[in-house]
Order: sequence, then structure tokens, then C-alpha cells
Amino acid sequence: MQPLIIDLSGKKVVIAGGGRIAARKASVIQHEKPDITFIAPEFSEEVLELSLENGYTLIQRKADPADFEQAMLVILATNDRSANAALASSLPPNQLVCVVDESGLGNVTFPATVRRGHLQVAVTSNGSSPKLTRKLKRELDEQFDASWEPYTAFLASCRTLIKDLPISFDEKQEQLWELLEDRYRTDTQAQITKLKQLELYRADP
Ligand SMILES: C[C@@]1(CC(=O)O)C2=NC(=C\c3[nH]c(c(CCC(=O)O)c3CC(=O)O)Cc3[nH]c(c(CC(=O)O)c3CCC(=O)O)/C=C3\N/C(=C\2)[C@@H](CCC(=O)O)[C@]3(C)CC(=O)O)/[C@H]1CCC(=O)O
Ligand SMILES: NC(=O)c1ccc[n+]([C@@H]2O[C@H](COP(=O)([O-])OP(=O)(O)OC[C@H]3O[C@@H](n4cnc5c(N)ncnc54)[C@H](O)[C@@H]3O)[C@@H](O)[C@H]2O)c1
Repeated sequence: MQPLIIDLSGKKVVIAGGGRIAARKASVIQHEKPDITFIAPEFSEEVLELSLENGYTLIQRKADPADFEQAMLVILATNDRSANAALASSLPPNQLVCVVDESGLGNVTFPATVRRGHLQVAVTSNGSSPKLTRKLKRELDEQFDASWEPYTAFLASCRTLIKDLPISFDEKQEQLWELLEDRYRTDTQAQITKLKQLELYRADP
């Protein structure tokens, strides 16, 4: 299995099921602003709240293979294993499909992710142990403290500035490597000074 980073903004996501897991999958991706449709005979409070908040579509009945035709991503999250399996086998091979109770029937799984600004660390056990995945996520959550959020913004700003400097490729690489020294992450003043330095140099090389 190959990890890919996927842009779901404005993309159609159809979720079969309206329970706890359907809600969790939707809340994991909601920040990407996808266009989500839930199809289920019954919806949990969490799904109703998420839908009201984000304008998602709710269709109250059992899911049918035709429901997924326009979907970029399909999430099969009913609590009926045979319904999930039958829907999975009805889908064309070029659609992204996550089957929450039997990952081998689909072609994508969700990793656990720790987000700090522009940085995202994702963990997967390829479905072999979701519990291990959660344990490692907790460890990463502690390892990457809050300083990483402004630091990744600092790195992005510096990179934009450095790319525009009238210096050689090798000098740019040197500048970019230097930013990875830990003092820039831990010391806000060092970040401010560096940014000022780069701005001044850009204005007057
Ligand atoms: C990482 C995370 C992402 C997310 O969903 O956002 C995720 N599961 C999470 C939570 C979680 N999973 C489970 C529980 C309940 C009990 C417990 O505490 O263990 C909880 C907690 C809860 O529900 O609260 C159990 C479980 N999980 C799966 C099965 C079915 C099966 O495999 O048979 C069973 C039941 C059998 C069992 O117990 O093993 C299947 C999958 N779960 C995956 C992802 C995919 C592979 C991930 C990997 O690479 O390992 C995969 C294959 C498909 C998919 O769903 O994409 C998220 C972390 C949340 C976080 O902390 O951020
Ligand atoms: N992937 C994971 O991380 C993970 C974690 C725990 C459990 N699970 C599995 O996920 C499944 C769902 O769990 P849950 O807690 O959300 O269950 P739940 O009981 O809270 O919700 C089930 C939902 O499925 C709907 N449903 C049933 N048959 C349907 C059909 N034919 N078409 C459309 N919707 C239908 C119900 O109306 C309900 O909305 C369970 O089978 C469990 O094995 C997955």
C-alpha cells in the first residue's frame, strides 16, 4: 500500500452508514471541505450535527450501488458486514473505496494523523493493528509539541523568500538546511531575526 496525500476540497464523498464510525470518518476529513452525502436508514446525533454544521446531504434509506456513481471517495461504514461487502464488489476499480470493517475489500484506509501547522505525520499498520496505529499516534502527539506549528509556518515563509534570492542553487540549499537547526524551532526571536535578515537581503542583495 502506498501513502498519498489527497486533496478532497469540494470533492464528492459518499458514506454508506450513519453511525459512530461514519461520523468519525466525516469529522476526520471535514477540514478539507468535501461535499459529503450520508446514506443510511438511521443517523446518529453526531452525523446530524456534522451535517447541519457543514451542509452535508442525508439520504434516509439503505445504500444502493447507484448512490456512488459520482463519488471520488466511497466510505462503506454500515454495521452490516454483508451489505459493506456487496456494495464494495459492485464498485468500479477506479474509485477510492474505504471499507471500515474489512480493509482488504477496498483500496484505501485512513491513517491516524498528527497535525502541526503544515506538518502532518501519518501512521498506518496497513489494517494489521489499528490499536498499534492509535498507540503510535499518542506517542507522536507528545513528541511533536506546539512549537512545530509556528515553526512550519516559518519554514514555509523562509523557503518562499530564499527561492527568490539572487544566489546560486548550492547557496540556497545551504540556507534551507540551516533552518532545520533546532534553535529556529524553539526560539521565536531566532525566527524573527532570520526572516528580517532574508527580507533585507532580498530588498538589497
Ligand atoms: C487510525 C484510524 C483512523 C480513523 O478512522 O480516523 C483507524 N481506526 C481508528 C480507530 C479505531 N479503530 C478501531 C477502534 C475500536 C477499538 C479500539 O480501541 O481498538 C478505534 C477507536 C474508535 O473507534 O474510537 C478498531 C478497528 N479498526 C478497523 C477495524 C475493522 C477491521 O480491521 O476488522 C476495527 C475493529 C477490530 C479491531 O479492534 O481491531 C479498521 C480500520 N481502522 C483504520 C483506521 C484503518 C486501518 C488503520 C491502520 O493502518 O492500522 C482500517 C483498516 C479501515 C479504516 O477505517 O480506514 C482511527 C484512529 C483514531 C485516532 O486515534 O486518531
Ligand atoms: N474502521 C474503524 O476504525 C472501525 C472501528 C470500530 C468498528 N468498526 C466497524 O464499523 C462498523 C460500523 O460501526 P458503527 O459503530 O458506526 O455502527 P453503528 O451501529 O453506530 O452505525 C451503523 C449505521 O449503519 C447503517 N446501516 C445499516 N445497514 C445499512 C445499509 N444497508 N445501508 C446504509 N446504511 C446502513 C445504520 O442505519 C447506522 O446508521 C462496525 O461493523 C464495526 O465493525 C470500524
